[in-house]
Amino acid sequence: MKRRSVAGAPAASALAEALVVGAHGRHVVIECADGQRLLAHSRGKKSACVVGDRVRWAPAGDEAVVEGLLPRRNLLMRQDEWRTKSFAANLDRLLVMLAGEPMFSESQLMRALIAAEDAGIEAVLLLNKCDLPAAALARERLAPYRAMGLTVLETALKADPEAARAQLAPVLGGHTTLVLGPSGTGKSTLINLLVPEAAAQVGEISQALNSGRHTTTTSTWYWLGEQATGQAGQDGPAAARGAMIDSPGFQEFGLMHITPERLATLMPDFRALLGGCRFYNCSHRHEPGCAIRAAVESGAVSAQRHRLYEGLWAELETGQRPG
Ligand SMILES: Nc1nc2c(ncn2[C@@H]2O[C@H](COP(=O)(O)OP(=O)(O)OP(=O)(O)O)[C@@H](O)[C@H]2O)c(=O)[nH]1
Ligand SMILES: [Zn+2]
Repeated sequence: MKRRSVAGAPAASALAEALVVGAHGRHVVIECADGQRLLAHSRGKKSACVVGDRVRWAPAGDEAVVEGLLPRRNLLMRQDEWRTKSFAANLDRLLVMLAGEPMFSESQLMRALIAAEDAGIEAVLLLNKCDLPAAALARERLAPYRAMGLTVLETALKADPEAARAQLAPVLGGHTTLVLGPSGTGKSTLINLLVPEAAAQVGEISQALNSGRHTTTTSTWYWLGEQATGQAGQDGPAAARGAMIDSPGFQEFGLMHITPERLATLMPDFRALLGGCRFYNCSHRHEPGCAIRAAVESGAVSAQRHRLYEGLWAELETGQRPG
């Protein structure tokens, strides 16, 4: 397969650091400190790099070879029966986009939040399409999430883009945010609003990866705001600018990497009650003297979340049993 550099050959020099802005199998697009983008390949058998990774690289003809992966702060992943997929690494935040139309799935939301909690990444919810009547029901369904301390932002990206921009720019600026959400919720609208030349940014990456597609098939890095000019703040251009990573995969969010016994520790409303059950190894499903089930009875914990928890438990338990 022919590989080529995106913006000219790298100068031969000592191993430099770069940021992974696109990845497809063993092919990655890296962005060097000066903004130059190169197609690189990793040496390992497995594709170890994901978007958001920082790597050390060496020139290899007019391409680059990834020689090493710098330690990750975190990694958000999902895992089904067959495979593990990584969304991105080194995230400051997960932004889950939801809407009333199409009505979001609470199961998908819960899975994303559990995975983020497991990876140690703060999650923020964004309810979009608030100009539509269905937003009222969506807002209601999000009450337990607000009650457990999550920030729920509200926008009408299409109907009132300027208000949305004013609200979101301070939240996203200076941070690396992974954006996840079901199709039709407004992810593209969000990216087009906040990312200058979004089409060009993604086009450059997919062209380099030779995918020839402009639809998102893997995670893609988008710089926010203006191109860094070198006089960025003392934390460096990335910190001054912030970035969004767009990832597919919200729809099939497997949690097979999490044991059922850990689920409750990754759900803030359940976690707050742990220790109150009669049995130290309570599964919070059928045991007498369960503090979480008592809270469901009294209405302090959402019955729907408890139902979804039971379903997830069964899924993770079965998934771990071969055959
Ligand atoms: N009423 C209303 N419609 C919106 C809003 N934001 C986006 N839309 C519309 O919703 C539809 C889906 O928006 P997209 O931005 O394409 O959604 P997406 O999440 O990227 O969807 P996929 O491309 O399928 O992944 C489009 O027709 C948008 O114009 C909003 O705030 N209010
Ligand atoms: Zn219990």
